[in-house]
Parts: sequence; structure tokens; C-alpha cells
Amino acid sequence: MSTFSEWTPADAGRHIRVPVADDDKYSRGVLGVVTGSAEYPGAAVLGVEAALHTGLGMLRYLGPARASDFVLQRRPETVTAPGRVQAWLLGSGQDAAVRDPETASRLDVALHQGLPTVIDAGALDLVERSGGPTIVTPHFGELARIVDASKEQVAANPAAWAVRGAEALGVTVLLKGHSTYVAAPDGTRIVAASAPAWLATAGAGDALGGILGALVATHGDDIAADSGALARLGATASVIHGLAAKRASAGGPFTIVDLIRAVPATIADLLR
Ligand SMILES: NC(=O)C1=CN([C@@H]2O[C@H](COP(=O)(O)OP(=O)(O)OC[C@H]3O[C@@H](n4cnc5c(N)ncnc54)[C@H](O)[C@@H]3O)[C@@H](O)[C@H]2O)[C@@H](O)CC1
Ligand SMILES: Nc1ncnc2c1ncn2[C@@H]1O[C@H](COP(=O)(O)OP(=O)(O)O)[C@@H](O)[C@H]1O
Repeated sequence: MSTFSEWTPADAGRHIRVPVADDDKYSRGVLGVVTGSAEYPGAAVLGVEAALHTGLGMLRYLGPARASDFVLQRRPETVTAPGRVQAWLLGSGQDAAVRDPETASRLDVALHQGLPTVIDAGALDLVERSGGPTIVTPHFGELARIVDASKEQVAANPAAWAVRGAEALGVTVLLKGHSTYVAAPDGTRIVAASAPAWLATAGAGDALGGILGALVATHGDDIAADSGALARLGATASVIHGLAAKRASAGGPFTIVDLIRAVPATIADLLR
């Protein structure tokens, strides 16, 4: 069995890009987002909110109209016009079985650009079309479908199945759960375990996708230079997510909006 090293808050702090005086909104990193659907517009709102709270230069949201309206109401700083991006976040809040043609075409265009890409939920079936460095973010049920195992088998040994997933798909796998296992095809193996079990609530994965999307968009050079970079950014996203959950929780229940609100202070702590 491969050894997974534990990702610490200090490790995470070293993988957050701090803007410098010369930066502008483009040099900081632009994230393109195709998430949400008429059925699940909330997932789009949560992912966009989480990405903006993690920090990036610009976010272009290019999902379906109903979701776009909710995103703009909540976050008017979101840009909904197409244009250049440095990375993509795809699939949260989408169901592969009922993809509308416009969303299908936007996913296709994104996947063929060869850019760093985060693939979640309803876009997981498209991973083979992804031309750039790719990280997928399945939960146990989703990974089970991908590797043709049962959910119980994955739950019994998530570390081994994360590795199997990375080998089978040839991309970095971030397997979500109480502990989050990240395995890359180059042999990078990381586990992050900072989350309280209160985090097991709908929308938590959508927020993780947004945090990771922002980290990926702001680390384009690192990803191009190093095949393990996506795994380290995945683990960093998971640590930020888990610590923000702890901060929002204070030992009790919390909502995902509370978690997202806690992200900026969590990042500030990690940078100290
Ligand atoms: N506010 C929203 O709009 C929300 C939208 N969501 C979206 O809803 C869609 C369906 O997602 P689901 O995950 O519910 O459905 P799926 O159809 O992907 O998964 C359901 C199956 O996977 C298992 N499963 C689900 N989550 C699991 C976990 N964390 N660990 C182990 N097994 C798990 C279930 O037992 C079931 O067998 C996704 O596109 C997702 O992004 C959810 O994220 C919830 C919030
Ligand atoms: N028992 C648990 N303890 C801590 N974190 C958990 C637990 N169960 C799930 N999580 C976290 O919650 C999130 C759930 O993701 P996902 O299943 O995709 O949710 P959703 O689709 O509802 O957004 C993941 O980040 C996962 O790591």
C-alpha cells in the first residue's frame, strides 16, 4: 500500500498565492466555472461564493441561465461574459443524464482548452476528454461508479481506491470523506483530515470545488512545472475547507454559507 503523507496547516499555508504590488486581476488568475443546472442552481452559487472567498483575480461563470441569475444576485462581481481563463471548475450541481445542449457545449469547449481543470459531480463522466492537467473530486459513491466497485468497497479502504482511481483515469483524484485522500498518477499521495463530521452536509462538496478552483486558477505556473502540484493544491483546499468548517462550527452545527464566510479568516491564519 502506498504511504499517504498528512497535509498540515503549515503545508497549506505555503500553497496559497499572496498577491503582490504588480498584480492585476488577470495576473492573479481567472477561473472559468461551468457548474449548476436548473435542478441544482444552489451548487453554482456555493462554488462561486467559495472561490471568491478564497481569492482570485476574476471569476467567469458560464453555466445555465437559471443558475447564472442566482449567482449574479448573490455575487455581482461575477463576470458572465466568455473570455480567457487560466483554469476551469466543471460539473458541481449537474446531472450527466440531463445535461442541456448549451451546457454540454460549454463543458466541451472548456475541456478541449488544455487548461488546469477541476472536475466534480456531473462532469466526472467527461474526464477522458480533458486535455489539461486534471483533478477530479468524487465522493465515495462517485468513485465507486468510476472504478466499477461498490460504495462499501471504497468506504472500506478509501486510500487504496483513490490510488486505483488515479491509475485508472490517469489524472489526480481527490476522494472526499472524513479524511480526504489525494492521489496523483506521478505517485504523490496526501491525506488531509482537518474536517469535523458536522461537515457531512449537502453543499459541502460544492464549496470545496470552489476553493480548489480558486487555488488552481492562481497557481498556473506551478501546475505547468510540476506533476504533483494539483495534488498539493487539492490537499490545501481540503485543509482550508476543514479548518473553515471548524471555525464556523465552534463545536456545533453550521451551514455551508457560514463555512464560506469563514474562509478568508482561515486563510489569513494559515498565512501567519
Ligand atoms: N444546493 C445544491 O444545489 C446541491 C447540489 N448538489 C448536487 O447534487 C447532485 C447529486 O449529488 P449526490 O452526491 O447527492 O448524488 P449522486 O447521485 O452523485 O450520489 C448518490 C449516491 O452516492 C452515494 N453518496 C452520495 N454522497 C456520498 C458521500 N459523501 N459519501 C459516500 N457516498 C455518497 C449515495 O449513497 C448514493 O448511492 C450533484 O451534482 C451535486 O453537486 C449537492 O451537492 C447538494 C447541494
Ligand atoms: N464524516 C465527515 N466528516 C468530515 N467531512 C466530511 C464527512 N463526510 C463528508 N465530508 C466532507 O463533505 C464534503 C461532501 O462532499 P459531497 O459528497 O460532494 O457533497 P455535496 O455533493 O452535497 O456538495 C466533502 O468535502 C467531504 O470531505
